[in-house]
Amino acid sequence: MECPIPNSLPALSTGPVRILFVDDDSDIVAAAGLVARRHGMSLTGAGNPEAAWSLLAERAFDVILLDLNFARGQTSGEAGFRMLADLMATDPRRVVIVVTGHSGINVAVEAMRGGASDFVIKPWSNDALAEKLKRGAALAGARRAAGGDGAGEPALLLGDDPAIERVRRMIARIGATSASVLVLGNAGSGKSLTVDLLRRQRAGEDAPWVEIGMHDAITIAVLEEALRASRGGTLVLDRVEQVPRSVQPFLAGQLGGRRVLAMARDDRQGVRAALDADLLARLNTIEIELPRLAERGEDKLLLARHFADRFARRHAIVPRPISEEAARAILADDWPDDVRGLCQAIERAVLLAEGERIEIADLALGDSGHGDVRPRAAAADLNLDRAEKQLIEAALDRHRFNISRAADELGLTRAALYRRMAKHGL
Ligand SMILES: Nc1ncnc2c1ncn2[C@@H]1O[C@H](COP(=O)(O)OP(=O)(O)OP(=O)(O)O)[C@@H](O)[C@H]1O
Repeated sequence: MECPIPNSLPALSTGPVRILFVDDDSDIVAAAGLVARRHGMSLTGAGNPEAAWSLLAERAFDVILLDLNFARGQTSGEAGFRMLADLMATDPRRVVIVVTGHSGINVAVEAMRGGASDFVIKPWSNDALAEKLKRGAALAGARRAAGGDGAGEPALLLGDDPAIERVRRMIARIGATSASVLVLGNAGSGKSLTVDLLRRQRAGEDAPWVEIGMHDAITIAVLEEALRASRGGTLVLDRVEQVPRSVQPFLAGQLGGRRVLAMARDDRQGVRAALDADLLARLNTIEIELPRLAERGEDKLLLARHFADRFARRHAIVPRPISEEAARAILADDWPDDVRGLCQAIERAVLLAEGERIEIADLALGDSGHGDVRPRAAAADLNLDRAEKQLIEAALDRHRFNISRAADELGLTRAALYRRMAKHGL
């Protein structure tokens, strides 16, 4: 299961130039694809913004060709401008070339003001299009070189829910600053992804980045080490609601001289109850609260479709649409394991579905399917290394590969669990 590993997405490679063309007209996309191929570039089409975001979350593209209208008869360009604004807000280094009809010169100028690098007017001359794509790719290379490698890695906080929209705008606004941020939300709701996106806004920076998971046995010595290592850079405190009261005054007094990004698996009220006012004041210059997936309405389906596409590609399986009945069930479920739970359910469904669509039965909703898994062999086998592997396997199984929960049960940080999983080849 790949859902719990937010950093596992591919980095930009140095292969052929990759272009994403967002346009609902498949003939136009095919025509542009021919031009691109003739010039040694690869072009992928997306029929609408939703499909485009799904691709962008999964793969890196050098240039985005963006038509401004996505439905027959639409001419206002409104949907395209919204997508352009979101593209630039989520990564200001993107290279976007807008595509407009022949009367669209004013529209093109407006798009350039909105961050587009260039425009193409339909019908285009193939040579002019190829030239613009090559120039766009060169610009993308230059922006990546200036911004560091991380800038090109895809990772997106997807969703149309107004609360998620606000989080994206907040990340765009504060990402490059040194403000401390407290990210609140249910387990699996996207806190680590949010922190990762904040990090990408400062890609290329050479300052230290130190992450540490809090738990009730954390000692001042461990904190001192993390503080020393993060001086002049960023300190990420995961599960900050678990910092013991006894060390809170020490921590509050030592956080200066670095940016602090803290995550709490709790809501505002819970965090206020768990932390001293002094520590809280040091952490929450900016507070970002991720809503539960259960409260995100249609986003459940948007994310489900995204994960279905992602895992079909990752496992080289023909993509299957989600049946209407399954879609209704996805919308009705309250997803206690949040986005991670949905991601895992869809990956399982993609792997197990046998029909033409992903059906409700493939989702195994409300069925953990694992029961009580005990590390039976561990007691009999006194070899420490093997016992460790068995315990980790049992914890991963019990928590359906939810890394955070497995790590909690094992008394490890997520990073420590990942390291041990790698050691045992899990
Ligand atoms: N809005 C979103 N769009 C796309 N993917 C998402 C979104 N939110 C979460 N995910 C994905 O869901 C998974 C869980 O998210 P993440 O690890 O950020 O949760 P978390 O809140 O940090 O959980 P925990 O409290 O357990 O650490 C990750 O694979 C992440 O990439």
